[in-house]
Amino acid sequence: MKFIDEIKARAKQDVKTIVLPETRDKRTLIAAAQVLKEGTAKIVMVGDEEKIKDGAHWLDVELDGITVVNPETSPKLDEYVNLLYELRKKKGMTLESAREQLLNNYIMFGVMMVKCKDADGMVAGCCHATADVLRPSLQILKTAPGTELVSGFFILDVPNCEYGEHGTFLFADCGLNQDPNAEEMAAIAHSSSKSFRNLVGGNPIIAMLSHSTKGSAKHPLVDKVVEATRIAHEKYPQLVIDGELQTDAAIVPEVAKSKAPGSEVAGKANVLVFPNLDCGNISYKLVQRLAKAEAYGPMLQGLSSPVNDLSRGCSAEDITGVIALTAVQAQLQ
Ligand SMILES: CC(C)(COP(=O)(O)OP(=O)(O)OC[C@H]1O[C@@H](n2cnc3c(N)ncnc32)[C@H](O)[C@@H]1OP(=O)(O)O)[C@@H](O)C(=O)NCCC(=O)NCCS
Ligand SMILES: CC(=O)OP(=O)(O)O
Repeated sequence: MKFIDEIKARAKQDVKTIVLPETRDKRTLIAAAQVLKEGTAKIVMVGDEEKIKDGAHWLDVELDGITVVNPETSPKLDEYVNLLYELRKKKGMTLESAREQLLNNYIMFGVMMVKCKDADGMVAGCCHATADVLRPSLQILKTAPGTELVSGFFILDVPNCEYGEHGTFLFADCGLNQDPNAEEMAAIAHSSSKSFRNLVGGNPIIAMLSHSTKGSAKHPLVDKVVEATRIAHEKYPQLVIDGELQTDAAIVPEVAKSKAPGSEVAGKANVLVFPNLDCGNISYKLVQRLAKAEAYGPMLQGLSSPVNDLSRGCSAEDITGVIALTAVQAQLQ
């Protein structure tokens, strides 16, 4: 079975409620209708019911069974305003600015729904930049206990690919931490191993990627990856992890034999940890577009409740997949 079909089957076993705040985007409406048909989640949409109905009519999609919450008429508005104010008053939030944000920023409203357990998770980002989705999520939901930092990953399902977990890979960080230090890179590897086990299901085999394999190049950029690998071994001895490795040494067995003989990771990696966000974001888009891989994310790991972002270049089908993945993350909470 395809990776995403397995996730959808899991999502159906214990149906969770996912809030979608970007109801002015037609891909959100199409994805919501598809989720209703597939039964992978209950959907709450933030917005104006009449406009959503008009959109559904115009797109010829069926949205019966969806709950619509309009911040202007929501009986929960005052509760959310007070809680948002309490959570952020030390950062300068006033009651007036909390109300103004909750009425005008549907992403913030969706995050507060998750915070108050009126939804199990949120998916947004098809028409907002990542920073606009992540900032309220990080500010309100915060890092989960026992996790060092929140990071962003993609699951890539590459067709006709013998590498990774039958062509499925986890790439991190592709969405959040722009220039992680060695300690942060090690923490990203740790979170990625948990996400891989939880969502893909096989044993995570983690490569810490670089432009160098085992000392083939010398540079402070390489030193960071070597140090991150050392920290990961020390702090998380249970991980199957190695670095620094180039991508070919990490995933191609024949190349691994010559570049990194004796490595338990080289040639077998299914989790790829990138040295910075340029590498992670550029790489996932290349694999998605050139290898025609299915790309789900950027999903968040290490956040206290499931919120996941999307690329503005996503399709309705991608949103449907991320909703199912979010529902499975919610089951695991
Ligand atoms: C996410 C992002 C917006 C946060 O940066 P920022 O706006 O400068 O915000 P700050 O550093 O002030 O952080 C905001 C809050 O998030 C928290 N935070 C930031 N990064 C975090 C992380 N990795 N893990 C946990 N919390 C984090 C901060 O502690 C802060 O909390 P506080 O306000 O309660 O003190 C920024 O890292 C970013 O733009 N990342 C890249 C996003 C992107 O464009 N990706 C490419 C496309 S996918
Ligand atoms: C993940 C990502 O790159 O998001 P966007 O394409 O919206 O910038």
